[in-house]
Amino acid sequence: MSVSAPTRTVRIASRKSQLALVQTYWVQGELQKHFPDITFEVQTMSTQGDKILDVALAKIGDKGLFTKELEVGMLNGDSDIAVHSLKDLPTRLPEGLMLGCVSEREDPADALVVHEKHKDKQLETLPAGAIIGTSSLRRLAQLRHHYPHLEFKDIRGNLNTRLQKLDDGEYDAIILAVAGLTRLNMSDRIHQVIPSEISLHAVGQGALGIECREGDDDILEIIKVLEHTPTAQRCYAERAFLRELEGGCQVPIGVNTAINGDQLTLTGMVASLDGKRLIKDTVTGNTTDAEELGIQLAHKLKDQGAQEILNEIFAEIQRS
Ligand SMILES: NCc1[nH]cc(CCC(=O)O)c1CC(=O)O
Repeated sequence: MSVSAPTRTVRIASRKSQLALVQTYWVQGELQKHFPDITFEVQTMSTQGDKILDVALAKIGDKGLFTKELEVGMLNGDSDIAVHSLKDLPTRLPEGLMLGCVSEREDPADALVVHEKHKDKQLETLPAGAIIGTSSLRRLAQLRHHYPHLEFKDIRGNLNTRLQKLDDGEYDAIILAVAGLTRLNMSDRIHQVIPSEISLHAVGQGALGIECREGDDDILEIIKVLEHTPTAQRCYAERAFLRELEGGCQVPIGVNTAINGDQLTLTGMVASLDGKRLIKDTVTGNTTDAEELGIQLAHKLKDQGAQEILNEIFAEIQRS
């Protein structure tokens, strides 16, 4: 007589947006392939960031706007893991939770998506006064720095909503992450991949982060099968840089990372909102010292005036 082991269930929490679901179902599918005897169950929920759509993101701050509800679920024991776009996951996590896995990154660059009437244009050749939709201060500050002839207007909503607003003529062009468009099979909308010399991407952009409870060792062992070491090393360096600057995802801080053999190169920048001041520098070191490199770069930028820029921005956001 065969006795079948009781089936184990791992509950995966996810936001309900189309992008979040595509990412979560990918994680579910991959884990299922590795562990056919475990049941992986997806639980969806709305986060504060999904509900507040009429306020500029910069004003509500970043204290886990897209992650809090998922984290409460794990702490309550309602779910076991949560799948996030890593760039939406704050660099300091609530007590009792940890970043358990970083999976392979898509292209972390930003993309220009244009209205049909500008299909022969690039950022450089868009007419003066063209309205660019973005809710990211990082994209705004860097593009203002390089293209002072452009105007910027906040845009919110999920990817489809944003593309619809563009097509309806509310904007001449919008900036989106290459990764999001690619994952939703909409890479045909990418008109120009913005080079890193023009716009450094957000910390963690293009990677998925799987969060779990600290000390949940069997869960950690399960999710670690999806870890991609080079992506994890790059993202740990990027996150340490952001953490050391005390910046959330809603400040004009951008990065770029590359790995060559055992060397990791991290470039980072802090810019003022008007784009007039932009401080940028690079550090290189061993991949095994990823977090120290992030901290080192943060101090390098602070020595060049980054803290003053950030303080001004925090004050400005508070006032507006
Ligand atoms: N803040 C929203 C968000 N979070 C993750 C992505 C895209 C996918 C990614 O960067 O991993 C986006 C949309 C965007 O920036 O265009």
